[in-house]
Amino acid sequence: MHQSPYVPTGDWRGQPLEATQPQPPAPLLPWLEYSGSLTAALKHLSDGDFHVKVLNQGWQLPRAEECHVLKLHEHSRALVREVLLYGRGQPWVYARSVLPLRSLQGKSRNLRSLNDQPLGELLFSEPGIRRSDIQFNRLQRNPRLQPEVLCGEHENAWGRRSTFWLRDKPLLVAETFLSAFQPEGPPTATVINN
Ligand SMILES: C=C(O[C@@H]1C=C(C(=O)O)C=C[C@H]1O)C(=O)O
Repeated sequence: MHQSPYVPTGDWRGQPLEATQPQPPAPLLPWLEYSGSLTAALKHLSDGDFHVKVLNQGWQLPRAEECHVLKLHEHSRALVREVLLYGRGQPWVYARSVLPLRSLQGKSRNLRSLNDQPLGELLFSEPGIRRSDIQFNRLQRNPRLQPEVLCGEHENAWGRRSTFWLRDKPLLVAETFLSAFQPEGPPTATVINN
């Protein structure tokens, strides 16, 4: 059974992030609050040396809290996608996306077979895409994981999540910034080439 590398430590909280204690590292603040495509920003930061590693993708029961946010019945199945986003050969972001079956119909069926194409490339190419306010959390390394997995990673990491609305259907996307991600400046987007 796949084990998520990071799990939330508390409730997801909205802005202002500046009001939370403890504060995230200052360089991470603009990245946590960034409303554009993280894929585009990471591609820019890495000068294109960017790739997605799919850790796990399959139909499963989301966590109860995820069902609540997505307004899913507790026994609803969704396509759960967990990836690492690599920049310059380093794991910069762990992302967990929960894609309800009802959100993957019709023109959105292509989201079922993303493989190593970044989810953001599809979402941000959709003219009608909408994004909810961003929420924040501290995530901890999954205590059930073997120590050698994600070795060298901090015990705790900062994450964000939001709901994307594609054709009026919800997709929940959470991103956790890993210890190898040490940005020197704020996110700057690159136009995504499809
Ligand atoms: C939503 C985006 O897509 C990114 C790519 C993901 C994937 O390929 O699974 C997941 C989360 C994001 O970091 C984005 O680029 O902002």
